[in-house]
Amino acid sequence: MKISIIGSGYVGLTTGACFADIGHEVICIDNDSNKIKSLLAGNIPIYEPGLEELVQKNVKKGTLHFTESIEEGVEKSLVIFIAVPTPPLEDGSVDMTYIEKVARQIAAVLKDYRVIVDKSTVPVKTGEKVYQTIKRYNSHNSEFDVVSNPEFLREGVAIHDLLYPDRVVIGATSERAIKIMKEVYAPFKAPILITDLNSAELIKHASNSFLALKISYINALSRICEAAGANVQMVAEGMGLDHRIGKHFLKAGIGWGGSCFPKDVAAFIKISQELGYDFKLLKEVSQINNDQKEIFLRKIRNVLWVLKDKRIGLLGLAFKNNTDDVRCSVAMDLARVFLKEGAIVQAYDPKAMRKAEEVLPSIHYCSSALDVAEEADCIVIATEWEEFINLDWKSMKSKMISPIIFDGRNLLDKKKMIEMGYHYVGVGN
Ligand SMILES: NC(=O)c1ccc[n+]([C@@H]2O[C@H](COP(=O)([O-])OP(=O)(O)OC[C@H]3O[C@@H](n4cnc5c(N)ncnc54)[C@H](O)[C@@H]3O)[C@@H](O)[C@H]2O)c1
Ligand SMILES: O=c1ccn([C@@H]2O[C@H](COP(=O)(O)OP(=O)(O)O[C@H]3O[C@H](CO)[C@@H](O)[C@H](O)[C@H]3O)[C@@H](O)[C@H]2O)c(=O)[nH]1
Repeated sequence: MKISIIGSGYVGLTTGACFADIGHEVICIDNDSNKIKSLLAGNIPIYEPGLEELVQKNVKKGTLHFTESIEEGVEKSLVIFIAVPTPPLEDGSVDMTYIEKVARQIAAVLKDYRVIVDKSTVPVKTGEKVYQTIKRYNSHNSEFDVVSNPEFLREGVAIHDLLYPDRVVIGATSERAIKIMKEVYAPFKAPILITDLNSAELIKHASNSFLALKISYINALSRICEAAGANVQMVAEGMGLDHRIGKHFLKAGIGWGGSCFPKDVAAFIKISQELGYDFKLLKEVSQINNDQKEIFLRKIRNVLWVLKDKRIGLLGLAFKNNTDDVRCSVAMDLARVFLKEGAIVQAYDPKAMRKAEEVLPSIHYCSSALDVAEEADCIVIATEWEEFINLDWKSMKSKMISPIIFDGRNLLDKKKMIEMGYHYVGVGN
């Protein structure tokens, strides 16, 4: 199948590489000429495990192409995916200007039947608006269908999630478009759920909000565990063994961040409000998340007292492990607070330092995790990188002024750290 993807960011590029790998002919399009130049030169602008190899392999095979031209993409492919940003506006609602612009751009060059597939995360009823927009600006009066096909990949494990999805959701009413979409996804052998457009769009916001809710639930429980002298990790394990609950997304910590949950939960609250429902439950989910970070900061201030002139060793900057993405990273938020209060922040992240430096140049970026401990008044673990577990914590301790650890991800074994002589503060344990 010939497929074009408009937007070659996280979703567009990873999806394009996977589609190409399973045998489709793919054109990835972006209006950022530097991004396209860099991709054409073989440089991948994001860190995602396995992506570089997959892109190189399929470019070499001749099934993955890059261009700036939407016209070329629309002309050459039957299926046109939209994977452009849907960032939040100040009031939490979604900035739809990227999607609307792409709809007009497609309309302007549409000459033959095409399936236009929205993969970006969008408010319910967007597909209807995309359809109306393309119809209005399509001077050739060509036939087309609009489909919603939300994406559920997680950064850090995107290739796996794309190649082995739990489900593929296709929101469409046209039999012609459904048949084509089934062909696109046939090689994946994943369960395909066909719905109407609106339901497919809702599935995405409902899923992300539910996952965020699950994390906020365990984070709220972490506070009860602390008050009761219980251990949230054990409580989560005990809950997760029940298949109806499941063990995933029950890791207590400093709260959820990233380019999706914060904006999607805020958007879903707004979308519900516009549809006449006050989604108080989700407002609380969001509030718990904000509080979680504040409570963690309070623990740090309780021990260190004044942060001014303290040297804080920060382990992790990415919003989660196995990515270089720092968008809405709680780790970055913590760094901002430390800097604002006059602390010296010396940080290390295995992959995210280049991107972090673009936004927070006043951090001292260390070349190794060990360097973070140098003369430090404390260490803060803010991202769940596995390599932090196996650091030489004895050597780390010998470099620190005072051996205090604030483990915002419950990565380390509290008992072992205390035995080693650390003052250990985790979350809910
Ligand atoms: N990042 C994720 O993990 C993830 C997962 C599932 C869904 N989503 C959703 O997918 C969408 C894209 O997210 P992302 O993280 O890939 O964003 P991104 O910012 O990484 O990539 C978007 C790309 O679109 C390009 N673009 C913008 N306007 C364009 C235009 N008119 N023509 C061509 N290219 C254009 C940008 O230059 C950018 O490269 C969002 O709606 C997001 O919510 C993201
Ligand atoms: O038990 C957990 C699991 C995650 N997190 C945090 O939650 C955030 C999001 O993590 P994750 O969901 O793994 O990463 P994303 O790449 O943001 O993926 C989410 O957002 C994507 C964009 O919409 C969706 O496609 C995915 O299905 C959805 O999981 C991160 O800050 C994690 O540290 C926790 O605190 N505890």
